[in-house]
Amino acid sequence: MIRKLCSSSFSRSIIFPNKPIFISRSFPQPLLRHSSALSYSSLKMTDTQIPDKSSSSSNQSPTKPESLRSLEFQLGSSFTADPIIPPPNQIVIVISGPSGVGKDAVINKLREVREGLHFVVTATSRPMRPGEVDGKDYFFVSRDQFLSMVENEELLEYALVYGEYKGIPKKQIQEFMAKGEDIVLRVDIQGAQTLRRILGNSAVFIFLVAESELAMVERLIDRKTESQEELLVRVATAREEVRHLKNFDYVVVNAKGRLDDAVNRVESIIDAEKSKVHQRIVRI
Ligand SMILES: Nc1ncnc2c1ncn2[C@@H]1O[C@H](COP(=O)(O)OP(=O)(O)OP(=O)(O)O)[C@@H](O)[C@H]1O
Repeated sequence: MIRKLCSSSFSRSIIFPNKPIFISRSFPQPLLRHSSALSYSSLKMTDTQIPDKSSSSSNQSPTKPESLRSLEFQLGSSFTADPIIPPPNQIVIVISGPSGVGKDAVINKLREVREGLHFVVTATSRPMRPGEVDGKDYFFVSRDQFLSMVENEELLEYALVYGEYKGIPKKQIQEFMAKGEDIVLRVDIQGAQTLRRILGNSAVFIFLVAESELAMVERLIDRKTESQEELLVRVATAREEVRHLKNFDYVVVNAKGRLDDAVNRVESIIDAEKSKVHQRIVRI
């Protein structure tokens, strides 16, 4: 580009009548250094162009508009205020981890602190827990309704989790991506594996862990939403699930009493992804 600019602009003589000429002094040195075509001599003024110091005004330094005009003139094109790079692509963030690590807790906090994210509401056939809201925590549907969604290919992925169906409605993702929002999906490990197969590297996969197995089990017991038998299944499954960590892009520790740290870490991951030179491209 520099070469093109040079050939178009530096064949012209650089004279600003009645103005102090400051071109050769103020041209940025780094640009000169990096461009073989832009030699200092090509910018040098002839003797006849050099202003008479004694006749110039006492204030030698150009104003900002003058400086800009001069640079534009030398480069042969004007500066634009257009963004140098396009806005970052929307991303799909998959948050997963064993039962009880705090996926819901992290996501609920993220919802409070970060704008521009759409948290996909999963459809499930499981009964509502106390305090849960239909359409906010999950779309609670009957088994039959769920199976008809499967049949109509309305779900990006679905799975039978602890005896109940859970699935991600495609339409919701498409709608919110069209509005320019990033998408957050909360899935169990099984769901994350399926999504990796479907989305490959086009999505960002975050594995959430507790600081220790003991902490995770205590959290599940404290939550008081599972029977002893259900707890046994979840804890045994969690042991197995940690092995899938290698299939994820990032891991975030959600330590006891440190929920904010975990959420900050997830935000940093989103920021890093948004700053990537080679952006992920997701199509659903
Ligand atoms: N950093 C933390 N410190 C203390 N308690 C936490 C923390 N994170 C989550 N919890 C608590 O741990 C319990 C389990 O968290 P949560 O329900 O968010 O886990 P989950 O991963 O969504 O579980 P599941 O997959 O079984 O739905 C909840 O009672 C939650 O309030």
